[in-house]
Amino acid sequence: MSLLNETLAAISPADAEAAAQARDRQARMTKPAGSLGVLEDLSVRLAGLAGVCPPPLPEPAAVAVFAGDHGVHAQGVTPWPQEVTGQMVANFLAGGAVVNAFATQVGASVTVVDVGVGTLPPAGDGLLDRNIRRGTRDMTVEPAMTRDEAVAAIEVGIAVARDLVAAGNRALLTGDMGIANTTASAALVAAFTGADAGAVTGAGTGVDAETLRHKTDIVRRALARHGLVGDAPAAGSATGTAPGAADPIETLAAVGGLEHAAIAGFVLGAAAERVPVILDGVIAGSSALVAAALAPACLDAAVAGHRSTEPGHGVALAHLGLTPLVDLSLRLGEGTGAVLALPLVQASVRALRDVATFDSAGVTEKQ
Ligand SMILES: O=C(O)c1ccc[n+]([C@@H]2O[C@H](COP(=O)([O-])O)[C@@H](O)[C@H]2O)c1
Ligand SMILES: Cc1cc2nc[nH]c2cc1C
Repeated sequence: MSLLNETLAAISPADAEAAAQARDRQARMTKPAGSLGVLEDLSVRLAGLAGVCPPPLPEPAAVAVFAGDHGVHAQGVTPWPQEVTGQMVANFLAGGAVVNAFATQVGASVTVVDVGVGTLPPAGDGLLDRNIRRGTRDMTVEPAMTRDEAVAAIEVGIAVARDLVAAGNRALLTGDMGIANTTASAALVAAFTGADAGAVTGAGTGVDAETLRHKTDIVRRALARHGLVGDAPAAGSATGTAPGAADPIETLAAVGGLEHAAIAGFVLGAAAERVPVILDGVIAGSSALVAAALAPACLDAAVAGHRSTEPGHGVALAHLGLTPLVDLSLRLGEGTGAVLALPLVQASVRALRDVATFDSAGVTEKQ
């Protein structure tokens, strides 16, 4: 069996009994019921994922930054030159990027994976060279990847997740680097949710109003080129029918990026290992749509670290039914939003594990 099929077969839903035990313990802990809000629900989900209450503390934690380039860059969708992708890879390896600073703050490791970078300057030690091809093709002209390339990149993500868990990590965090990848993200979100290109295309690294109109048009053209235009959304709904969900890998190959494919695989790999995976911004959100279309139960392992300012990210999270933990108007990528959310995920488990119950502490319950 292929690594992808083996991984899909290993993914099963959360353990309802462990989740019920966590819910019951939350009600008996020395605090008013419900007073930890979203963190209570999170601890219940993590108990269900682990199949035991309390679940293991999500540490040590590892960020994997998947890097790739994009043929659609040729269409003028971003102000940044393509070679910045490879230059930032070198910066991650030298420890000089924001994700490195944030990861040091929370005690997470950073693994950098070249899954599709076009050109790399001489880079420091430690790069995982898993390059499938030197950037995708232009999605407005032809499919960005072949089906085989998309599957190979998914399997890179699965293998990285598996190896990080084998090395002892108990929380995985997604990171990405790829100039022009917010265009591919917007196309994936539209294809998998049925939302209009205008509702999911954003400024990315920062484009002016005219470039944003052009970028939106590029997304619309790519969707039309690949038969991925959904029906108009019903009144009151942001999304309509989602033509991309019928064949998720074909859709990913048509308009996605190599780092999107790898991140989808990383989410699947984490779910198969029953280890939580904290999602970063719109690149991770759009990749999680691919993973969820392949194996809906993988979402039991997924935690939305934050909500980025890209409009497509909110649409993706709503479709996935995930509540972001942090909302700080970030739009950097690299894994930065996921890393900032890590202490919250850890705190939710620590509370469930360590807080006394009314009974054990001799605290009187409410009347
Ligand atoms: O994480 C996000 O939501 C996010 C939002 C805007 C930009 N980015 C990052 O910026 C790069 C892509 O932006 P762009 O404008 O070139 O498409 C890529 O390296 C992403 O990591 C990331
Ligand atoms: C400098 C820079 C850093 C980044 N980190 C993630 N995406 C990025 C895009 C740019 C342009």
